[in-house]
Amino acid sequence: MKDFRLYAITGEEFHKGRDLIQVMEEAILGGVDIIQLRDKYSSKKEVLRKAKLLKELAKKYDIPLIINDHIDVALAVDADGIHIGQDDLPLEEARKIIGKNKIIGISTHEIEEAREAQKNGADYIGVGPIFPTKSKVDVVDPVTTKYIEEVVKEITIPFVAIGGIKLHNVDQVLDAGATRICAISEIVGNEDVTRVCQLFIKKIDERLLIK
Ligand SMILES: Cc1ncc(COP(=O)(O)OP(=O)(O)O)c(N)n1
Ligand SMILES: Cc1nc(C(=O)O)sc1CCOP(=O)(O)O
Ligand SMILES: [Mg+2]
Repeated sequence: MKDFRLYAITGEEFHKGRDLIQVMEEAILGGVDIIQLRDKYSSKKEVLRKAKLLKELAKKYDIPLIINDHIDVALAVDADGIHIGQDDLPLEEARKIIGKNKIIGISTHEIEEAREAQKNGADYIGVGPIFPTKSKVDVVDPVTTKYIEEVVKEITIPFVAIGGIKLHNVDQVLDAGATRICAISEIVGNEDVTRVCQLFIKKIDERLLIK
């Protein structure tokens, strides 16, 4: 998969009264280079409707659209990939359904899960939650930046840090070795979505230059 720096996940509960597509477009204009549709509340029909609109948006800017959880929706809209969790469809089964040319990302919360994901052919892993987050119910305890350090040492596929990442704490995440950042609330819940993304990108790029 093409590399990325800033991954934005939808979270409509954080921008009530603002249009989903407009908010995500503002994020892309700020430098987001991969987007995910994550909707834990809507009907499948509604998720499909949003996925179609986001697919158009992603195509306009030539960036990948990932669908969280719903592999059927991903196939229906020809999304670029899916994101699955430890309790979702196993990676090997998901791969059989979605095919080898699509992206599969998988959440990991400990190094054994990261090893397993790499062995089973994940295209990227989510590494988190780094900090406490209110954006996910039944979330595991924060894994802290220690887990990033472990992943950096051992895992060779791309990883993205997620969970409670804000402008004020992203330096700790980058210091630990992350080069890709994922956020929901700090991006889509911001008054100036484009600006917060620009500031994230600036911080990521400063670190990449030093490396
Ligand atoms: C990039 C990224 N990382 C982690 C997750 C979380 O996925 P999952 O554990 O399946 O939890 P839900 O998002 O389904 O609540 C993600 N979506 N994206
Ligand atoms: C969806 C999700 N997955 C996580 C994981 O660790 O797997 S943390 C998380 C929520 C991220 O939202 P925010 O940026 O608002 O904290
Ligand atoms: Mg899931």
